[in-house]
Amino acid sequence: MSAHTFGVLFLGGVGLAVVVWVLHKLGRALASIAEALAATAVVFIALWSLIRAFVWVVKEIVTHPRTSLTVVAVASWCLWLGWLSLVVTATVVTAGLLSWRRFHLVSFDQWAGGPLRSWWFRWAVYMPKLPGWLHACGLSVKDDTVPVDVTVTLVGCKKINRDQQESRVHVPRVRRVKSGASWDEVRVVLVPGQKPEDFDEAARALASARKVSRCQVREVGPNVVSLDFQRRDLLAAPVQCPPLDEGRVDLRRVWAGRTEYGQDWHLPLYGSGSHTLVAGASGAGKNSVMWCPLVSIAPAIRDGLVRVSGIDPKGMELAYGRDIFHRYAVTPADALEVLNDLVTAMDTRKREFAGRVRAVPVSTDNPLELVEFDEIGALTKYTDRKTREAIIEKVALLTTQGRALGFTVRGYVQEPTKETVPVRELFPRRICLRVTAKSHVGMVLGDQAYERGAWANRIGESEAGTGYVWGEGIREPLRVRAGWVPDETVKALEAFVAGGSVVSLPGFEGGVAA
Ligand SMILES: Nc1ncnc2c1ncn2[C@@H]1O[C@H](COP(=O)(O)OP(=O)(O)OP(=O)(O)O)[C@@H](O)[C@H]1O
Repeated sequence: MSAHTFGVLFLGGVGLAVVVWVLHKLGRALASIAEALAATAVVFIALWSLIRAFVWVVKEIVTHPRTSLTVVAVASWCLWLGWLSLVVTATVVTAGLLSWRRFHLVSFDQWAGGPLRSWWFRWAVYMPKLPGWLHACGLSVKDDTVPVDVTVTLVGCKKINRDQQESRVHVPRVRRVKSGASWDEVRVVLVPGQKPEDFDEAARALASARKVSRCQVREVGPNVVSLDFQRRDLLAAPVQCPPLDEGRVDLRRVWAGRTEYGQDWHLPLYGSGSHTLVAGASGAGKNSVMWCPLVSIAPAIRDGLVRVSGIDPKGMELAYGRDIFHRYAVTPADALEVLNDLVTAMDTRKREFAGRVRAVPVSTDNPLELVEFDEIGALTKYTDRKTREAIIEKVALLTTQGRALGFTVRGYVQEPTKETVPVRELFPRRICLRVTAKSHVGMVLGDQAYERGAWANRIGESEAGTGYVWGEGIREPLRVRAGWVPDETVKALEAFVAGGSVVSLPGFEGGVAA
């Protein structure tokens, strides 16, 4: 080997050693940087996960406080006191609740049963199943717009168009579930693009999905509706009319029966919305709608604060309590005479009070004149033209001018067509009992009433006194059942208002000194 070759090899070797040394140093530096980066990433991811977990826990506590607190309480109990004591305590509490339920169902349901049932239905039924039912009933909104998703990576931003993905479906969110004795009220928050009317149309489909007979929709806020599912029928059994007593009478809120929510149903006999038209086929229970409020205001009739006039073309029903009525008519001519008398009294009152008061206060000098017009169609359709027109005119005068002057007309009809009752629209309050045709529902309660759940033509013959009312603080038709007034109670009422006798009524042991 020449000296030149040796020199080249030596320098090459030295150069290679330097390169290896530099690479070694660089590798170690890079490894340190990578290690530092990995450690930072692990810390970052751990911190991020912790923050997300914390946010999730806070969100769950805020949105489901009862459930979260129960879980925390149970976990804490097991941790500190052991599961055995938890089981023993749970058994004792359950036994206590069952005894409470056994001895006082109403207070139990109000304070414990209702909240527990609501909680259970929320978690077991409505949270898991309602979104699917709503979607199946066409109550979801598809996200068909094309927004852009932006994904941030370490090396920059990457845009992904959503049309590459499956489009999203927005379903109304369950906000609250309140479970009553017979109804579940499920409040849902509408998604943008929906309106409460969409739910009205799907009410029947929702009822089928929930496997119940009825679903009603109420608008409780601009973007919140309550879907009310009827789990059982609280009006299946006859509603007892309360006994006659000396209790305070409020003529604007007279007890008339019960609602399908199990609450009291009141009717106004004086003031706004008091003129009432009750429609129902033969045997639908129109008379209980008439008699029950009269029983409720018995002391006011007896004391002369309410004067009842009866028009009874059949000459049977009202005749049974003849002495209750200040004026009474059977024939068309007599009916016209009674109506003439009432219109004259109204005109006198008008002259006396015009410009002094906006509504005549009820007193013994100016009592509420209540007209009970049974089978109104018999006289407004099936009588001679002259009498018919005169009767229609008088009824129209009383219904249009009587409210502030203390005159109220309540009419009862079997066939609610315009030809039978031409003054139908002048009665602001309508009650539709069992009718024979679906079309009658709309005639009484207005368009869309049937579609919204007023299925009066489906009321069974055994459910006399049951019907629908419209617009009593509820968006949808409300099912009610009038209190049942047996014949003895009518006779007792007659004796009570006629005065001077001690009446004894079913369900009222003490009797009332009349
Ligand atoms: N609220 C009620 N609860 C239970 N049963 C009732 C009620 N109202 C009426 N009934 C029953 O239905 C029957 C018919 O009632 P009602 O005489 O009031 O019918 P209606 O509508 O006046 O019929 P019509 O027009 O033929 O006189 C009653 O004899 C009674 O047995």
